Amino acid sequence: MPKVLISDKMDPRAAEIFRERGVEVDEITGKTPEELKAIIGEYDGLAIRSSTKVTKEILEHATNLKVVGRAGIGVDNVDIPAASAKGVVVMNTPFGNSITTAEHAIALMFALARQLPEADASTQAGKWEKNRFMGVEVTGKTLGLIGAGNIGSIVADRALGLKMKVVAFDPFLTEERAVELGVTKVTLDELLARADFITLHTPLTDQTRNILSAENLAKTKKGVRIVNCARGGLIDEAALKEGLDSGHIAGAALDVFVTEPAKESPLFGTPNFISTPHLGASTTEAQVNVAIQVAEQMADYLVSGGVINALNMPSLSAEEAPKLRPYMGLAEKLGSLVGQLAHGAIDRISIHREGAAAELNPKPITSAVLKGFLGTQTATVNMVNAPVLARDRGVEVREIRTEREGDYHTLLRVAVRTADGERSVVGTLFGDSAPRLVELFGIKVEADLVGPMIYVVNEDAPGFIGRIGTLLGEAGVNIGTFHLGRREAGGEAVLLLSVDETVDAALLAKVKALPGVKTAMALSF
Ligand SMILES: NC(=O)c1ccc[n+]([C@@H]2O[C@H](COP(=O)([O-])OP(=O)(O)OC[C@H]3O[C@@H](n4cnc5c(N)ncnc54)[C@H](O)[C@@H]3O)[C@@H](O)[C@H]2O)c1
Ligand SMILES: O=C(O)[C@H](O)COP(=O)(O)O
Repeated sequence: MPKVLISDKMDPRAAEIFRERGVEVDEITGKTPEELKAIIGEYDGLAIRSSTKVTKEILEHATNLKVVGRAGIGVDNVDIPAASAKGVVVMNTPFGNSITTAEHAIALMFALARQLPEADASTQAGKWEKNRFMGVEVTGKTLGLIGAGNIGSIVADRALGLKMKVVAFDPFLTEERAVELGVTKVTLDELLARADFITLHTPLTDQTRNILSAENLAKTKKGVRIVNCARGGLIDEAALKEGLDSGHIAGAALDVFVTEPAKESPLFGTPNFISTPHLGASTTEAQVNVAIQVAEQMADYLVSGGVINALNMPSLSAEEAPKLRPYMGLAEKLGSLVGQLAHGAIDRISIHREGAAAELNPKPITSAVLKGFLGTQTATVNMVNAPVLARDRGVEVREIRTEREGDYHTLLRVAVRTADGERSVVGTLFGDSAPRLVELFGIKVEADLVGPMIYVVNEDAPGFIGRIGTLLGEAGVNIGTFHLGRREAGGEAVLLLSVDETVDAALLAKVKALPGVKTAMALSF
């Protein structure tokens, strides 16, 4: 039974779903990295929010880990390249807390507009300072949206409902989408110059880090109010403090900080500064949503191989998984075969799906081919890192589909381009489940690709089968299956033999020395 650790505070529905789906679950929150390292080896899955840092070091101790599930959106607390290198799938729940976070941004915008926290503190201190707190209306004001993805779009919708004008800066926002959202797409400089309120909704990347730098804050309209419910690091906190102190910035509300937990900050105590402790996603509704989603996704993966919302692997629904699994087995074998047989540098690999296979989700099949292919070159390849490794090695990957059926109702053809030209291997599924090779470098040959095998190319001439059978028999090597194919009578022939044990170099040399043999190689699957 797979076992999952929930290491951050999560709604109890997560643990219930894991148990309902046949996954054992421990909930141990608040562990230090050292304590987590000591126990992580026991688990197949790790369910987290933003507190647990899944570092390379933690992953090195995670000997059984298959999946990290983030109940939420941001995965900057997970070392995804290190997880990919270890074959650990990283998934998040991209929509479960979007509405809640958008609402928090709007709440902070109103809190700034009417100085709610300071007015509350003053009133509860018995001061009744009615004349001190003069607010501004949001109606008719311009909201500058930096990042118009899931959360940004919801914020825009709510702001339009409040009769604000919305301008958006997002390099990936199309004009059509902007029109659909009812926002005006602008450059960052235009946004800075026009916005009365600015709200940030981007991930933290090299491009967005310090997007509100000292220089950009200086370009904002005097009296601007700024909200950040996305990620610490998007705003230069020191420059923000200066802007508040000088009065250029009329107010700022941060839910997220460069360093979290933010137990101290030069911003604390600054007039017109509001902070919340990373509460963007903290509503009952959002936490139930993300807990249910993460547990369902992780259980699907651990129990039936379904992959949804993975950041380092193609998606594969739990319904698709049983249908695709035999194809992935076939794909991996064909990738491995071509990797073992093709000589020299390979700069392109084409994966053709023909007949019934053309209808399938191509990404898992491609990953499986690449896993098989690269597995002949490195031991560290897996379904997760195979496409990245292929790209790093300069291998172009092509996916081609042909609906038309040929001799077989379903086929996968894997072709590689080498200095000697293109060479391909072809396989099908017998009875929709049993992988079978049906063509090798243009020669029809039907074979199961299993265990240790010997591949021989020879001149088609009488007596050869007897000679190789005798040679292997005398060496005590038992032949499991025997598959023959040839281009034409008397031409080049291919022999694929499965044997009960791996053939050593000395015996292979004897096979190569048999009359008519052009090539002999040991293969393994
Ligand atoms: N405070 C919280 O508790 C909380 C809760 C949920 C999400 N978040 C954070 O909110 C952020 C947004 O989440 P989302 O679900 O909307 O993500 P999303 O991926 O749907 O949207 C992000 C948007 O940012 C845009 N973007 C990327 N680079 C940009 C750049 N250089 N300049 C401008 N725009 C750029 C993208 O095109 C995209 O439209 C994430 O950082 C997420 O981690 C915080
Ligand atoms: O990216 C997110 O989903 C938010 O930052 C929420 O983080 P949390 O789950 O720790 O509240």
